[in-house]
Amino acid sequence: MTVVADAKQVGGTLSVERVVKRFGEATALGGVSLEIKAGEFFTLLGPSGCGKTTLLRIIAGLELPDQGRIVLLGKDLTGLPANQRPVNTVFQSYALFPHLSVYENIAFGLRSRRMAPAEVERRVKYGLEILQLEKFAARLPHQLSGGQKQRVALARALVNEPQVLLLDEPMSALDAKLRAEVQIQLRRLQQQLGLTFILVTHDQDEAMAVSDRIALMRVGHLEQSGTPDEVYEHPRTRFAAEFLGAANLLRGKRVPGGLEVSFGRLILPQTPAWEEGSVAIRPERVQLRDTEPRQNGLRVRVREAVYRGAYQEAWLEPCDLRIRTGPHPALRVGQELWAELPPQALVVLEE
Ligand SMILES: Nc1ncnc2c1ncn2[C@@H]1O[C@H](COP(=O)(O)OP(=O)(O)OP(=O)(O)O)[C@@H](O)[C@H]1O
Repeated sequence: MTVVADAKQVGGTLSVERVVKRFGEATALGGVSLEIKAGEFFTLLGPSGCGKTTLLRIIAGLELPDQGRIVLLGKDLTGLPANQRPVNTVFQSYALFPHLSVYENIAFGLRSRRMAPAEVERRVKYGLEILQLEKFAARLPHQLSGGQKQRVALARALVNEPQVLLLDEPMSALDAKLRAEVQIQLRRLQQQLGLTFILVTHDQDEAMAVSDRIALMRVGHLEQSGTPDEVYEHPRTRFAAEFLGAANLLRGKRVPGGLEVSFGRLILPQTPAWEEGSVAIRPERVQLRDTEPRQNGLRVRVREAVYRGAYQEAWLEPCDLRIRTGPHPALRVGQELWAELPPQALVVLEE
């Protein structure tokens, strides 16, 4: 299956053109096309095994596609070895040399390219500065925290002055709090440098936090692409709705002006193309009311309520409707009230 992400955007920095990759019987990529613009923070997001790492490795030149091309600024890179591409990769493991100092780790690749010593020094100093590593220059990798090691790996890639930086799950070894900090730093760094970053992750929160655009992948093809709010607010399929956050799915039959569901009739923002299908609504878009709303109201009873500090999460009967609301007033199990499903918050999914 071939899906072209943002087909209007011809002439972008990096084009992935109908890339197919098989490993024996298994098809890792079934004809993926996408356009990544210059200076964009682009994320390949998807569950384990969907092919995102394989696509990143093909862009890096670490793997050859069976079919298709990788084109950067009009130049076909497909046959070029990895070390001749203006592309650098930061791996999940960081792959630092344990016996070399931070300074020497960053300098290593430049020296092996026989760069003039003065230029090596200039670039390493730049790398240390941009990632705020100056005071760690003499340390060995085991004397660094996970976040600091990750910054060394980034500096080492950036001193090669790549046009495109590839990031393969670079934050997966960090704990949740540090990961959130590093995401912000990474985003800031990308904006400061104006480079194209391509990130691989299975973490949708991470993808949302850092990306200009996200390509959601599913078993070797592109499911949907767009800005974080486009894909979150307007998922096209059930898979996209569920992968990009919590979603309530309601199934029903199309009727004039809306959808017939188990608890009544819902007004929809658009007429579905199908006779029978599903709509999605995010938990935070369901509104709780004391009185019956004018439209799309449902009498509900709180089955379970969880206080999470900044918000409350609750599951309502009937249809196990999941909601997210402010922390006050506290919801009580058994409490009866009204839920409103505003038409503009309902997303008609493709079948
Ligand atoms: N060298 C290989 N030999 C055989 N099969 C492979 C190889 N590399 C990847 N695959 C298969 O290709 C498919 C895609 O793998 P890939 O690593 O690209 O997925 P992924 O989305 O990056 O997953 P993860 O998040 O787990 O790394 C998987 O089914 C995987 O088992």
